Amino acid sequence: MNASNERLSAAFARLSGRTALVPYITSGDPSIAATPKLMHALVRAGADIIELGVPFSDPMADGPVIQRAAERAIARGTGLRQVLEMVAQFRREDTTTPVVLMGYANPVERMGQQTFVDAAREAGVDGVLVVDYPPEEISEFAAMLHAARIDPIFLLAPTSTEARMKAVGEVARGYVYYVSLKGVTGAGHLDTDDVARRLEVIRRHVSVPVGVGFGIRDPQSAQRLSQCADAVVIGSKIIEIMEAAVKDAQQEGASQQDIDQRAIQAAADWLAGIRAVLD
Ligand SMILES: O=P(O)(O)OC[C@@H](O)[C@@H](O)c1c[nH]c2ccccc12
Repeated sequence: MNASNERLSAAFARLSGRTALVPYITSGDPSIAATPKLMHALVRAGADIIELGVPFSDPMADGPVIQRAAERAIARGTGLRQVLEMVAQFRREDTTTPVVLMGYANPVERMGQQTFVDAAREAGVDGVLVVDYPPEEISEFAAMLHAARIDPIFLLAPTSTEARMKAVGEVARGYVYYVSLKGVTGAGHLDTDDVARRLEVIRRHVSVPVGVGFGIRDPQSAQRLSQCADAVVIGSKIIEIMEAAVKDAQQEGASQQDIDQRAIQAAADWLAGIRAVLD
């Protein structure tokens, strides 16, 4: 078995049992220039790992909020190459916080798997989650990632069978991501007792830490999940907060730089409130 990614394993070791806080943002939103600054601001606000979304035109697992973010980012010219450049830029000032790229197979296939893996390693990527690569079919891609010391991250869902958990448990490194709801990102109705029961089953098959995401929108639910999850992932709510800040700033006629700054500040302030209840 190959070693795990050094930054991801160090991040979980540093937490020593506390729950990791993992914000998801879409690269290129609110702007390409803002993304590395936003990543740093989220780290200062208490993020332990950054999940960085690669915008894609047909994101079938995403709800309206993340779809809108992806559309805005694509309109600004954000593709996989630009995303890797953002990671490289982030790495110039932060060599410890893990960055997990989160996206769909199509952009990776267009670049070519090996070219992508090499470029991701070079940029300083630590984990890769390709939503529509099933673990049963990607042993070759997982092997390429292992060789580059990038952790392949996989999703499990309420519908996952124990056979699927076992298959994921065999190839996953870094952590496994349990999506707590059926449906798309940004949905509501999080049932924490149900999540706790499912994590018990998952842990029988998976030895790496288990993170939970989908539907976390406030400190209370983050705190309740932190009782059973090793990491909590929050996406849509952060993007909504930035959308509101952008709208206010635009109405006041602010410059693009000020708009970005206000969005970054709003996201970081909100995330700090989540961090406070996890410790
Ligand atoms: O947006 P939510 O409900 O806070 O959930 C996190 C989620 O958005 C993020 O991890 C994510 C973005 N795109 C995805 C696609 C599949 C699974 C997960 C994701």
